[in-house]
Amino acid sequence: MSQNPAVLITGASTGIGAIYAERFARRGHDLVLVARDVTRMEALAGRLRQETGVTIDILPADLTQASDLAKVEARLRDDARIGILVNNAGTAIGRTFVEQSVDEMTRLVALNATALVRLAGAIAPRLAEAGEGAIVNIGSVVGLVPEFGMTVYGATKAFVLFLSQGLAHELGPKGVYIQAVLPATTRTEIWDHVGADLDAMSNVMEVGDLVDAALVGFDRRELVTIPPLHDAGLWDAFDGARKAMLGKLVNALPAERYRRLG
Ligand SMILES: NC(=O)C1=CN([C@@H]2O[C@H](COP(=O)(O)OP(=O)(O)OC[C@H]3O[C@@H](n4cnc5c(N)ncnc54)[C@H](OP(=O)(O)O)[C@@H]3O)[C@@H](O)[C@H]2O)C=CC1
Ligand SMILES: N[C@@H](C=O)C(=O)O
Repeated sequence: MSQNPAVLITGASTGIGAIYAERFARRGHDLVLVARDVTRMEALAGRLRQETGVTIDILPADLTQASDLAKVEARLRDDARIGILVNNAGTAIGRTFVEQSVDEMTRLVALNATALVRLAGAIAPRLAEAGEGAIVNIGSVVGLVPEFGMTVYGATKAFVLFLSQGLAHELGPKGVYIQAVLPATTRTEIWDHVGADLDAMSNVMEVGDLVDAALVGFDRRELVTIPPLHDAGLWDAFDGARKAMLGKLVNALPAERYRRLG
């Protein structure tokens, strides 16, 4: 793999993915852009080719559709120039759990979780074999906070965090870098899909700031990058509490508190 491997970015037509494309192009990486809106990707690619001189391919795909997903998996499996996957495509739905339809939830899980794990699964064996490369998974702080009330969306993002931690455990020793990026509210079109008014919200991060911070974490080879969390010690304490349970979770006998009296 070259010093500057090509980067495949999903959800690259707008928002966080489009800024990742811009930043990696400026670092000299060739790109493969994946999303549904070809017109937008052509416009972005045209501008970035002109400004940076990198090679950019466009791979149109609806990642909730089996045949499109298979096309992207094949590209990740077969194109040895691709050394970095940015698993960014995702969406959100508004309203409460009982107001959401089963079809909406199914599509959300298909995009945010199923497509993400399948794409990671397509590239991971090749990266592990090469002993290098990176997979960046875009999660969300919502995956840490059931109290936000975005239950299915948050569950997909908790999945992304766990998957990233598990992949780091398995693939890190083989030389593959895994990063989970957990943004909070960031100024992109996702909020239109949720039906929320960003202008009525506070503490909204600009998308360029989010991606630049995520790339600082990437360059440091950080496993979990939470750009909006100012006190890094809070994450360390949270993860430390989890690690304190290791070695205490598996026992033959139920805990004392679950034993019936008499
Ligand atoms: N913005 C925020 O506040 C936060 C965002 N995130 C996460 O960041 C990631 C990017 O979101 P963001 O940039 O904000 O959202 P946007 O809605 O701005 O962009 C989403 C991207 O995903 C693509 N996409 C959507 N559906 C599909 C599909 N079925 N198949 C292929 N591509 C698809 C869209 O392209 P197209 O329509 O052309 O297919 C677009 O490029 C998501 O995973 C999101 O959950 C996490 C926390 C906060
Ligand atoms: N994308 C946002 C929710 O819609 C978030 O993760 O904060």
